[in-house]
Amino acid sequence: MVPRVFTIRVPATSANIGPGFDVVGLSLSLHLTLTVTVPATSQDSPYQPPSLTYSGEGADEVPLDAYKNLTTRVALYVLRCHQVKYFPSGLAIHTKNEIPFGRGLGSSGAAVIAGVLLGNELGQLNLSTERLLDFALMVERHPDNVTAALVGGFVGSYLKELDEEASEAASVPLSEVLPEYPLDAGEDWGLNPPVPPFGIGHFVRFGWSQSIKAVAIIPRFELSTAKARGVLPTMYSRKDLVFNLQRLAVLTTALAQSPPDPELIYEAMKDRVHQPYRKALIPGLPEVTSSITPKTHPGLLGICLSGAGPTILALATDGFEAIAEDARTIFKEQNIEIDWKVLEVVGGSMVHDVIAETP
Ligand SMILES: Nc1ncnc2c1ncn2[C@@H]1O[C@H](COP(=O)(O)OP(=O)(O)OP(=O)(O)O)[C@@H](O)[C@H]1O
Ligand SMILES: N[C@@H](CCO)C(=O)O
Repeated sequence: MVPRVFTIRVPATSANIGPGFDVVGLSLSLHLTLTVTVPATSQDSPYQPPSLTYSGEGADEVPLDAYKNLTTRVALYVLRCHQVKYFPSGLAIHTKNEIPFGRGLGSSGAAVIAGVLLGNELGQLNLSTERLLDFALMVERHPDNVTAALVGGFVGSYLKELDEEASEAASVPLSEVLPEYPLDAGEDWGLNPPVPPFGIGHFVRFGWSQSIKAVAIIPRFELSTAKARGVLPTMYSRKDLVFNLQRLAVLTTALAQSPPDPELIYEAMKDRVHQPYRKALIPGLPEVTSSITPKTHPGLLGICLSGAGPTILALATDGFEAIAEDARTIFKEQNIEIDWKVLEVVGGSMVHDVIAETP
């Protein structure tokens, strides 16, 4: 086999943007980057298991066993759905991560997309964007983060209603979709995982005004998406649903207009479906979103919870420091420290071959 070195680069994402719970996502300029080395091997040499190294965000907690790590487990799932049972011998992956874990900036979505792209490259599967998304959606069941991480930009997506057989395939527990152990553990399901139905997710990319930047105000504590989803109700009033639908319809076009209209966008980024229920998990959230406004902070367009939180996302054309420092003061009253970054909206995931320089 010919040796190959390639990189996979996946952006962070902010989901929901206020009213678009589980619907819209935005790709942002923090990245998860894998450098993958597939060595040349001869058929006679003994099988060498994968080796993983990792630096950056999450380095103290991420598993470096390829059968436990989220990215490599997803890659193995994709490979096994295509009858490729093993990672290639001697596979080496270095991950460099800028996306903080459990903060509402799509770290798990990025890890899943990196895994799907890794499986696609290692198996030389040549899957379409739509098919890559099907695999990602078998693992992360809401489409907002993974779609934006894959295709980039400001993206809206929905999950297709599946027929009975396909819904059954798409509702298999994650532990079964993602094999955790190598082949010799004797687990049959690990060899024949459920193949995703075709066309689970569909998306469209909205316009984005280039003057708009994203200020990510990142509290120094983790909140798992599972916990932040656990506090949400299962039923909503018609009034609250209409409130969100009206705002989302306006927001998807308002963020593409030049110049952007702060009054229109500030109101259009309000939400009644998830933020009110998550405030108990994020002390200071209602104060930050209600007291930082376009009137008090010129340049601000709108402010919301990023994904499942605890990060706050402020969209703005100017005045970034004042927005972030005033949010810091409010969080400090709750004994919460923050970091903040001004981020750009970026393109989607990329795979690049690294061509060795000739001496
Ligand atoms: N690069 C990575 N490699 C392996 N596992 C990861 C990686 N990034 C994230 N994870 C896993 O995902 C978990 C965080 O996922 P979670 O869905 O709770 O938050 P998030 O994706 O950062 O936020 P949100 O979904 O709200 O944007 C981490 O604790 C870790 O287990
Ligand atoms: N839409 C999801 C995004 C987090 O992954 C949520 O808010 O729970």
